[in-house]
Amino acid sequence: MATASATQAQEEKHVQWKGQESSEPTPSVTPLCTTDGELAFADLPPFPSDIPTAPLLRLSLSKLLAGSQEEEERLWRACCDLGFFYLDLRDDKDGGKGDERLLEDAARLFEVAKEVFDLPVAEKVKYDFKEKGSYYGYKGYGDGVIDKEGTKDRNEFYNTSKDDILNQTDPLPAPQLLQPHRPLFSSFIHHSHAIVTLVLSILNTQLGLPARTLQSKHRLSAVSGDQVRFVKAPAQPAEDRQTALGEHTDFGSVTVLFNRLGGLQVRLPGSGAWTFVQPLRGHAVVNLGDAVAKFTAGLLRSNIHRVVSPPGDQAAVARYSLVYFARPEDDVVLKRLRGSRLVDEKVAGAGGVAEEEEEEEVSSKEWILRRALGRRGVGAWEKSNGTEELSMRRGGTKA
Ligand SMILES: O=C(O)CCC(=O)C(=O)O
Ligand SMILES: [Fe+2]
Repeated sequence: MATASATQAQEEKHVQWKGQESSEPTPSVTPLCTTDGELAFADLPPFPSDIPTAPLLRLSLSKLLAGSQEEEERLWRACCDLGFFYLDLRDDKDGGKGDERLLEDAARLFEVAKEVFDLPVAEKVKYDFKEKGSYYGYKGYGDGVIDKEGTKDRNEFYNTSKDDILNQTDPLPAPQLLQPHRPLFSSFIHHSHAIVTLVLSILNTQLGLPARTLQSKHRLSAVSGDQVRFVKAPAQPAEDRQTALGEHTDFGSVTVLFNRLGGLQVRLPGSGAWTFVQPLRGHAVVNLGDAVAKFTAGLLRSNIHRVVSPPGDQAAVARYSLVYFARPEDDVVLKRLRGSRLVDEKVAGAGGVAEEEEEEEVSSKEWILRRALGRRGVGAWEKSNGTEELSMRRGGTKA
């Protein structure tokens, strides 16, 4: 079995492809092969070692915090090519600091999520605010749709607003058991948001935007659609396994995702093939959403992904995940940003001014509501689409 460094070398080999702009075929992918290594989750059935996995770059938070230029360039490459990467949050063996506190908070929140989902359905549905036009709170099993035919999803969500936890808006009703955990949510939000700000600051520099352009649209203290999501996808019967969460791009800017079981799949640029993302202990999966794709005319990638039944023996257990979604502040208009030569070149290459003039003026708040509620059967499916078209133009195959 591969050691961590051998794994890294192998993973580097996976990403020798030049990305979706070229006509090169997608490389063959091989598993990370960490099933019995330090990156596996020993208390869960193993991720199969014989299925292809998506070639996410594995970045180190401690190196990014130390200002490693090489690591920043890898982050840039990951954000342009796939829009997904692993972020190793552990402290380095040679003394560099990651964010172990975030890992501890995430572990505790996984336990809280289980308690929430264990509540009786009659209690949970009290916190479904769909009819009030809010996507916070509870979404029941099968209460979302995964395609335009209206196929029901196979998971439950519980969404907690960042502004509620930070006392920046009126609190929403919530299950009593969550009350004592508000400090834990607050800590998780602060630490996740710090990752988001770091990613945005590196992208801001790489894009050559005026100082703090991206960061100033994602202030923790400003009201936004930022939220913590608990997800539960119960095990499905072997004879009837369907997609649990339909294909989508994330609505916002940067997503910090904690997974323990497989099931997440990304569509690989180039072939468009659905490929599993193997969860790695000590790591978050970070991905970009529609807002940054729009800000950069698709230079940064908001990649299509979905959740299916976990692979192999993992399919027998319930799958929980924990997500922090960072989105632009409510009144930010989601259109391409000025001041980056790279973005200007991208627009020029894609047909120039004409295309840009067709860009719709939509605020972050409106965009997220439209997308989130459209997938709940409120509002039109077509209107709930994100930047999938842009993502497909940049590499995937048309569905
Ligand atoms: O559960 C996961 O792994 C991913 C969830 C996801 O993509 C989402 O909630 O947007
Ligand atoms: Fe997602």
